[in-house]
Amino acid sequence: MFDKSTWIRLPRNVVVGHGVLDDAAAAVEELRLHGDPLVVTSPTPAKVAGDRVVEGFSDAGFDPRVVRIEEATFGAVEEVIEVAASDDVGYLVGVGGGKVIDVTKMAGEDVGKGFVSVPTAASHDGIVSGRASIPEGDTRHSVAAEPPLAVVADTEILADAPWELTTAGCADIISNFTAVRDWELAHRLKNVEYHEYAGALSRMTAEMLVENADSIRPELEESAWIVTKALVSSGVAMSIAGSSRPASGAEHLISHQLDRIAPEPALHGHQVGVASIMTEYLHSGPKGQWQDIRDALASIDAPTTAAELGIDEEIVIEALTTAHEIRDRYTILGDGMSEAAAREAANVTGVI
Ligand SMILES: NC(=O)C1=CN([C@@H]2O[C@H](COP(=O)(O)OP(=O)(O)OC[C@H]3O[C@@H](n4cnc5c(N)ncnc54)[C@H](O)[C@@H]3O)[C@@H](O)[C@H]2O)C=CC1
Ligand SMILES: O=C(CO)COP(=O)(O)O
Ligand SMILES: [Zn+2]
Repeated sequence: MFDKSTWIRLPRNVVVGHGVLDDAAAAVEELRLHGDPLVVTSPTPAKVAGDRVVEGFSDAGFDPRVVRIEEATFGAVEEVIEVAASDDVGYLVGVGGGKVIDVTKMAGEDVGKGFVSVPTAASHDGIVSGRASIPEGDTRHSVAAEPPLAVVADTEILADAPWELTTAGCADIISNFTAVRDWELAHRLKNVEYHEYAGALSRMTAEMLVENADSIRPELEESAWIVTKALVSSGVAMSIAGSSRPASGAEHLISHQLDRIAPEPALHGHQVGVASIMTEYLHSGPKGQWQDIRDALASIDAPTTAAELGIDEEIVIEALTTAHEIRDRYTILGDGMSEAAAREAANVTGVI
């Protein structure tokens, strides 16, 4: 009768606002989960929020366990799984940046237990998504994982985080413009399934962020609020699509490649932003909208050049010519750029 079906998994409670960190236990209690929480965090996020979250759960009568990780690796995922598999652990709580949240998501998926997302930085749109992205050797896995049961995003903490983490989140959202373009292209050329609604939501999220760029300023809590709303909305688009496609195209492949080959990679959001200037150029040519992407990034203090990323120009060229190998995801990069074309794109757009 029906030749298509869909299963959309979204968070039940999304709590955003000033001081909501202290509501983490309440937001979880409402979900009627069994067992105690396993709080996964890393050194700085533990200080700014993790310890307080643990205390909040203890005060609410739970017996939280804690794992502190240093890196987003499969080794870290294994470390978390080992504790999470214990019968008394009912669910996981990831407190930190994108890497901690991805590790928690992936471990939760493995042991079949839900997880709660408590971001300490508005630096990426994985805070809500049902995807986890972890590097392994020469490749990077973006796998379907448990989307958070709840999200607790305290704008006081997010506004207090280093400003560049917030501008990275903005740039991750601005890159949705090219991600959706790549998705549409893959649909037309390779018949990749395209979800109109997820594509429209992702694009609209980027448009709203750019429209509000004037209100995104350091130490302004309203900025954290605007950016977090956008990150939630972009994560929901990924959950609806059941793929990171609405928010991750060629610009993400280039950034993932930079993570592998640059001696000191920049923040995820900053890299995808700069890459997005070049992939927009590839989509629409020298007179296309790449300048709009660059201006939008510049207006929120995000980097627009290789120098501002602190990455050598030759590394950028290598990333452009090899990014298509990262993953089986068709984008504007096709089966690879020639070195001459990569130099042209990076030069015309002023990235190098
Ligand atoms: N699963 C998904 O859908 C998505 C996943 N990602 C992934 O997320 C990762 C990037 O996340 P990021 O947050 O940029 O990197 P990250 O998790 O490495 O955090 C960057 C740094 O900021 C620190 N930090 C976090 N909160 C802080 C605070 N309040 N004060 C001071 N320092 C703080 C962290 O400890 C870390 O040193 C990448 O691995 C990327 O692939 C990004 C977007 C979507
Ligand atoms: O970063 C993402 C969206 O902003 C998703 O990344 P992946 O495509 O690696 O899952
Ligand atoms: Zn991203």
